[in-house]
Amino acid sequence: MAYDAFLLLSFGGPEGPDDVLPFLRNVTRGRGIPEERLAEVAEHYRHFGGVSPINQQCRDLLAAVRADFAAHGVGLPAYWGNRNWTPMLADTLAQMRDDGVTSALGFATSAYGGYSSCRQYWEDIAQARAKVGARAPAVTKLRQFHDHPGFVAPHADAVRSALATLDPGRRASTRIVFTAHSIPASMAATAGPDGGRYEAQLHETAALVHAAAAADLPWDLVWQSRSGPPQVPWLEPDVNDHLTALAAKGVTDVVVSPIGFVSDHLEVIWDLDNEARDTAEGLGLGYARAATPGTDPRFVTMIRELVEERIAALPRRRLGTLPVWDQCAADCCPTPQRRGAK
Ligand SMILES: CC1=C(CCC(=O)O)c2cc3nc(cc4[nH]c(cc5[nH]c(cc1n2)c(C)c5CCC(=O)O)c(CCC(=O)O)c4C)C(CCC(=O)O)=C3C
Ligand SMILES: [Fe+2]
Repeated sequence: MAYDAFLLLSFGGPEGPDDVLPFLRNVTRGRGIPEERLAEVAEHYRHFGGVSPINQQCRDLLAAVRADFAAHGVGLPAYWGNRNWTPMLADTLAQMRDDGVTSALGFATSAYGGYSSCRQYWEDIAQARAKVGARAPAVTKLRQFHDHPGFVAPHADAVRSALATLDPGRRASTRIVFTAHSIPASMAATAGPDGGRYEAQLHETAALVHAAAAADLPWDLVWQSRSGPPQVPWLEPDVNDHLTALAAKGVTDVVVSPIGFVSDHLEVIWDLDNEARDTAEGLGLGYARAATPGTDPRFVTMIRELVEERIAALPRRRLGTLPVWDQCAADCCPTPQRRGAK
């Protein structure tokens, strides 16, 4: 298979106050998210002038990938398209078609499997191709990278740096708290060929980062940024509830490491740097939030390696033992039940 382009696939985010509600409507269309939750999340964006940092983070990553490709003789042009906000994927695919692209390799800014983090990107690709119509380029998504050394090492360094900001005299009562986006329990149960793979991969990443960064300290994997109506079960515990439980057990300090994410977007700078930090301060816990990979050169190199391993059928660099899973089987990671879908 010959590939003639690279495509960065991401979530998208608003870039001004007028974008916030239309963006949120795009994200939640047909997903049964209550209006109150939308209003609350709109407020989070308004704290930052209605601008999510995620699009700029994608521009920065794209620039770093282009420079790295050029330096290493990877001759693929690099494009970028989003699920929920401009540049929308269908517009990018139309541009690619006009530029003569026929078959691209896609890198999604999510390391894990499951519907929201993986299969939905395949659906986005199919829908965007249908919209573009004749001669729409084919897009093959690159593999999940939760255990790639280029993802694990930057997270591990970040945990070490965050730990260094806490009181070393209290290290014995310090704890590492890994977080990822909560998802509905039903989505978690059907993630991957035998279910539960989103949680299993996160558990593996947490264990790898922990072993590399702070093997002497206890750790937990918890969830953040829950959405959806309260009667629908999502993965628990929530990070804020967990901090409360830790404080009650005598933990004095926490490093919070958002291994579920690749950059410091709104879930990180609001849900962790504001909400979880406030919770920790209210409990008298020392708090340090570890950074995400962003444009760490090792992460950028990883993206090139994922491309090269596909093109040349090279061995896959990985630290974990869960099976590699390139594409969903017909019956895994199903689309959640849509409510009010148009
Ligand atoms: C697994 C997962 C990831 C990680 C994998 C990946 O990165 O893809 C992720 C990332 C992100 N989620 C983001 C934003 C939002 N997610 C929402 C809602 C939801 N997320 C879900 C899951 C995930 N989400 C789910 C199951 C829903 C319910 C609705 C649905 O089934 O789709 C909502 C609606 C409002 C609300 O929060 O209720 C918003 C605004 C942003 C952008 C941040 C920015 O702007 O900087 C990013 C990177
Ligand atoms: Fe989300």
